[in-house]
Parts: sequence; C-alpha cells; structure tokens
Amino acid sequence: MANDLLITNCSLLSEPGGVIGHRSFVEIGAGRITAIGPMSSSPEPAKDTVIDAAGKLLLPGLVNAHNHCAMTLFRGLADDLELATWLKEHIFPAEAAHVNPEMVYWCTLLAAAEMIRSGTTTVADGYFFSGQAARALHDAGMRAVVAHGIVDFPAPSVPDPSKNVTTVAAFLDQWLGRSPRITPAVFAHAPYTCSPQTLRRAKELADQQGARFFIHLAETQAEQALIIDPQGSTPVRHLAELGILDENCVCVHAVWLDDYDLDLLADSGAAVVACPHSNLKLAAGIARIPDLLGRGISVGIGTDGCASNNSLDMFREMDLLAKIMKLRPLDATALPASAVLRCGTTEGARVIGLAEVGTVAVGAPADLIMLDQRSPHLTPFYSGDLLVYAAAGSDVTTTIIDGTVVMHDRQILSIDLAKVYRQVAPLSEGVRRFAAHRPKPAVPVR
Ligand SMILES: CSC[C@H]1O[C@@H](n2cnc3c(O)ncnc32)[C@H](O)[C@@H]1O
Ligand SMILES: [Zn+2]
Repeated sequence: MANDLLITNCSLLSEPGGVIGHRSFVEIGAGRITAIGPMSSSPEPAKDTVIDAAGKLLLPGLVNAHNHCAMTLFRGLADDLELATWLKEHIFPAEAAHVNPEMVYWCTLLAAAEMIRSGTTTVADGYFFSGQAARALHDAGMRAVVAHGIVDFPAPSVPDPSKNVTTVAAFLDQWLGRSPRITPAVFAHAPYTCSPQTLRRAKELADQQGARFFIHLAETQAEQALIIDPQGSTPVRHLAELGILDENCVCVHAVWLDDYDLDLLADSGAAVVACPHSNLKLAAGIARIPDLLGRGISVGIGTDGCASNNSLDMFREMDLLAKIMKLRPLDATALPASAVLRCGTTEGARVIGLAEVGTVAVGAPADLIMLDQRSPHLTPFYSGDLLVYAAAGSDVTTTIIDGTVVMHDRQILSIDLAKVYRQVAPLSEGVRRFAAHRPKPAVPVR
C-alpha cells in the first residue's frame, strides 16, 4: 500500500518522559500513523511524499486545552490589571464594540497561525460567533474543540440573553459531524455570569448532544464572594450542588480550591485546565496542580486568550507550569517536566474529549511536530525534559495535522498569512481608536 507521507531519519519521542529513538521512520496514511520503526526497517517510499527529518526531533503536536482564539485582536490592549478590572472595564467593553463574525474569523485565523508556528496542533476554543471560529480553525487545518460561549447578559453574538442556550444548540446542530477535525462544544462563561438555571440548561444541552461542557471556575479569590449563595459555598461546591460536576465537565483555572473541593473534583471525574501565565498576569493565584494530579484528576494546559497571557506558545506555558508548581512547596520534584509534557499532550487531549490525540503511536491521528535539534540551546539533548525547560515554539520547523503538512521549514502552508494581516489591520485600527477615546481607568500611583 502506498503511504501518504513518510518521515525518515528522525529522532523520535513517542512518550513524554520516554526514551528517544534515533534514526527512526514514521509512516502516515489517511491521516493516521500506520507504522513506526528504526530506519533499517523503513518501507520503500513513494518519491514525492518523503520528509527527511535528519537533525529533527519528532513528537506529538501540543494540545492547547483553553484559548479564546479571536482575542488575538486584544493582545496588549489591557495589561497589568487584575481579572475583574481587566474583564469588566476593558475586555467586555472592547468585545461589545469589536466582536463580530468577520473579526472572529480573521482573528481566529491569526491565532491558528501563531499556534501552528509554535507546535500546537489541537486547541480548545471558547468564544462567540463560534461558527466563524470553527470555519477558521477548519480552514487553517487545525484540530479543535470549538465551544460556543454562554453568558446571562447581551453577548456580541447573542444580544438577547434569553436565547443564549438555544443559540448554542443551533451551533451544535450545525457542527456535530460536519468536519472530522472540528468538535463543537459548550462554554458557560463562569458561575458569576451564568445563573444556576442557565448553568443547568447549558450542561443538559451538552450532555444530550454528547458535547464537552467547559466553564471558568474558581479563578480568583473574589469569585467566591460573587456567587450568590446563602450557604457560602465555593465555586466547586456550587457546581456539585447543581449536578453539573461530572466527567463531562471541564473546569478552567480551578485555582482557589480547598481540600474538600479537590475531593469533589476527584469523585466527580471532572477535569481541569491549568493556565499559569494567565493566572499570574491577572494576579489570580497559583493552582494546586500536583494535588489535583495526586488525586487522579486529569489536567490539561491552556494559554487562555492572548489578551491575558500574551502568547499562544505552549512551550512557554509548560515551562512556567513546571517551575511555578515548585515555588509554594519549595520542592523541585513537585511537578516534573515529564508530567507537564503529558498534560500538554495526551492528558490535555483527554481533558477536552479527544482521547486518541496527543501521542505518536500506530493507529493514532497523525498530529506531529518536528523541532530543529541543531540549535545551541538544544545541544546536547539527553531527555525530553529539555522540551519543557529549554525549547521554544520558534524551534518548531514542521507541523503535521491529520496527516497534512500545514507548516514546513517554518512556512505555513494552510493559511495565507499576508491576507490575514491585511484583514486584521483595519480591525486593529478600530480597537486603537476605541482605546484612545475611552477614559483611562485610574492606575494607583505607588
Ligand atoms: C464564554 S468564554 C469567552 C469570554 O470569556 C472571557 N475571558 C477570557 N479570559 C477569561 C478569564 O481568564 N476569566 C474569565 N473570563 C475570561 C472573554 O473575554 C470572553 O468574554
Ligand atoms: Zn479563559
């Protein structure tokens, strides 16, 4: 049988923390990995489908388990602010003025370009006008879980909040089964922007349709006070009491958890996405990732939107997560690099409901990246730990998704980037004018 693509002479890291196989081949057919082995047993290739990967390390594409892709338009718009000010005084007003279908399409494509260039092959997006986000990620050749946002106030795509859940139901109907790479899902923004009734309805919809349910949860200490609950419940207890916390529920952030919350999460089978850069930049806090993993809770890693990060480079995210977890316990073993690499690949994929993704194995989807090992900062290369502590998105030379080469020699093949820049330029001019004419919120002088 002719192979669609043959990668030869690569160094191969198939498992995080595993050994690196030198001079290996990977054969791909119909979007999946069909064979892996040493070069001595490499099949005869069809001539035009060979990538000679000598000097390259091949590993699974990274999984960004939480992003708001279209927020590329708002990168750098509101820095050095804590979450509530950032969101209410800057981001929500900017979104009300500038989020529209065209903006979501082009700014999501811009995010896709940044992700492909930094080795992310799968993303979980959560935003508005999600049909446009799904179209952009599909056009970019990415694999994605695209979750439509729900809030109980007029949102850019749903001016009448009483239609928030039905709008998402229509989005699910449109996208379920439409593209093999795009999986639609539901994103209830947070317990402080969605009433208990909305949360229940959104979760019911997700469960009925077999779609993943995402929610920002326990992000800041202040969130607890925002949830109207006479019992003084925590955000996690709030979801548990509503019957929402289960194996279909993905809690994004989950920073402020007490031990009982950890037990509830573990018993429920719910999953967590850690967003360390966003949590530090918005002064939200430091999540308890080793405690979550210790209780068997699945943890993925997300950049969050790049207005709160401000990068979509998952290598940077993994590096920070591994290091920041060592800080509070003053324990260098608190979260080893190999565990972080798992969270950025296989575990992240499992968290967002794509269990087959994130591994280099025969039969798995062919979502692969290659890094140039002939770089001073990656020499010598003793173990995969270097991917967490030394590698950067800019080391990625080739990105393959679903068996298709979407970037080679750092040239993106699936996106007309010049066109994206042309389309985004007037949108960003609008944001620049908007920011210039808004009264500046007072910044405390120290
Ligand atoms: C329905 S999700 C889209 C919605 O979420 C906002 N958002 C982005 N990052 C965060 C965050 O860290 N916490 C809470 N809300 C966030 C985004 O601006 C959209 O309005
Ligand atoms: Zn978010």
